[in-house]
Amino acid sequence: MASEWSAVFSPVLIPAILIALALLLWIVWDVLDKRCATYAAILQFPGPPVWPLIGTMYNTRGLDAAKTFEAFRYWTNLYGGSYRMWFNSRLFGINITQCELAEPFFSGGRNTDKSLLYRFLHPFVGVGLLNSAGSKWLQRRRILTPTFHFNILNGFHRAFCEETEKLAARIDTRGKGTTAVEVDLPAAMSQLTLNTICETSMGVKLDTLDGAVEYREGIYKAGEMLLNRAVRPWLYVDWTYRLFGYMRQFQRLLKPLHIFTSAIITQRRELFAQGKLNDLSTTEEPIDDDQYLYGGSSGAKKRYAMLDTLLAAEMRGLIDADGIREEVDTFTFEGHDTTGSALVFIFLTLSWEPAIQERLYQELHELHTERSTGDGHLSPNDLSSLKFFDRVVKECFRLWPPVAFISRQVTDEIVLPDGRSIPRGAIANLHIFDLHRDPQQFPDPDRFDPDRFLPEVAEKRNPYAYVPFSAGQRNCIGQKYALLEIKTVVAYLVLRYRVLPVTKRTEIRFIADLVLRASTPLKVRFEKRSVSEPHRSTTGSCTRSVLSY
Ligand code: HEM
Repeated sequence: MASEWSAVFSPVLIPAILIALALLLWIVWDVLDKRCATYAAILQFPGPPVWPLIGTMYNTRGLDAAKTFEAFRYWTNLYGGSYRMWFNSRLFGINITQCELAEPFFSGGRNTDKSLLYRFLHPFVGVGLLNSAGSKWLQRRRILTPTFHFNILNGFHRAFCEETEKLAARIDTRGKGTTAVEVDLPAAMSQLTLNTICETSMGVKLDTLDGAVEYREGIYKAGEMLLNRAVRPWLYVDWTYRLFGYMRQFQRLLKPLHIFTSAIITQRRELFAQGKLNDLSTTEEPIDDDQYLYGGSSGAKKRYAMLDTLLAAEMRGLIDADGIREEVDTFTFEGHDTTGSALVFIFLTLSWEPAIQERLYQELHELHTERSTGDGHLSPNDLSSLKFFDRVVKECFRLWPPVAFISRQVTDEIVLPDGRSIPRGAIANLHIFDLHRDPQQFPDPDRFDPDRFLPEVAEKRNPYAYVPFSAGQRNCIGQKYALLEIKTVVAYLVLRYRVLPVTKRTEIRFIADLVLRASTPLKVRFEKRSVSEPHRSTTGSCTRSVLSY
């Protein structure tokens, strides 16, 4: 008898029964779950078949970052645009790749909250301007908006010039002034933009701080870990993420990044406490160039920085030390990686499009020649007056949007003109990379054609067909900063060098990440233009020493 019982309750049978029961419960739950209205609504959109228990999540299983990027593009083509995803009634979404569906997220004040995917960023950048919602977001946006006033941005122009000069000096040293120099663009551009964001927004020079290299490398690894989590829904809840050991790994990775940003705050806070800095963002009067400079403790000049505004707000009780940390982490990341990615793809594009590059060179050169009778430099106003330059930059942003993907939580049901609805609770993933390639809005979308941005052509398009900086309330606060920096760097280097191709467009394998990156090398060669070619310094006072050739 005893042996019969032990056969029944064998160590194999009991777990098998438990597993079968769990499976049964899961199936019942799945069937009941799919009776909700949201499921019916989501089925109105095309998409991969929804399997029992796992929904559509089998699609991204085991994919690395490059394959994930390719898979999303493949589904966009397969389903002719936007498509659904389903895990259960708490986790479902629409991947949006057409402006008609994207419009409700960009216009008006509804559905502006970021989706749960941004929660994964909390250990990294906290709940600052990028991640927060409601009154907290509004208050931070009010504090920070004045720091992007054009008066203040123009003062940053010098820092952009100086960093570009340093890059050019490194290229010249390597090429000994004669040979074309191969440059690894992501490394060169992210070094430049991290230096500028630290100097302009944080008021510290990176060469006075340790940890810049570790910071940049840490950001890449953090991006990988975030993607891994985003494509594995069972890791969405913190306890499973912790259980599999990822949380600790992530926090270990972030530690040096936070040490780096803390060092920035400490350095600036000391100067602020000594009364050596002012908050210029509250100044109503036009600010002249010298006002950006303050006498530091060593007698060295120090520039106005966005961090000063935060420190001043802290004194008025509008933000605390943790809040300052959140914004410094947000801006250090968001303000350098995005512009770095933009510069990488602009230079690559110029290398693939020699005729466009030549026309751009001529436009820059003509204005430069005109200006050389005065103080000889292209001011921020000059840079923004160049029409072809502007169209080239816009077309690069269209094809290679530095932020290729953003995501929103649907807090109010959206009824579309065709009668379908995006239900409340859905995650709306806005794939800017694909939005910008919608053939209805951009015929022959893969062709590089700056004339798509001629005013008479652009005005015929849906205003939300082109959104590299997002749009509406939650648009990019750093847009003007980014454009000034990008144009300063590109103008300087195009006047100085011919950009020659190394990486072919067809070789690039993009990866799904926080900003547009590739798993393949991204390189060009910079060949110094000959002295007989018409060219002088592009940026005047701040570049004369290096470019007087
Ligand atoms: C070419 C460069 C840049 C591009 C393409 C870009 C793009 C974007 C996009 C698409 C968003 C919306 C994000 C979302 O909804 O999740 C955004 C938001 C934001 N960007 Fe940028 N950005 C760039 C440069 C910068 C710079 C230079 C800064 C700071 C100096 C910056 C700071 C921010 C911040 C703080 C937000 C959140 C704004 C809010 O929600 O109120 N960005 N950016």
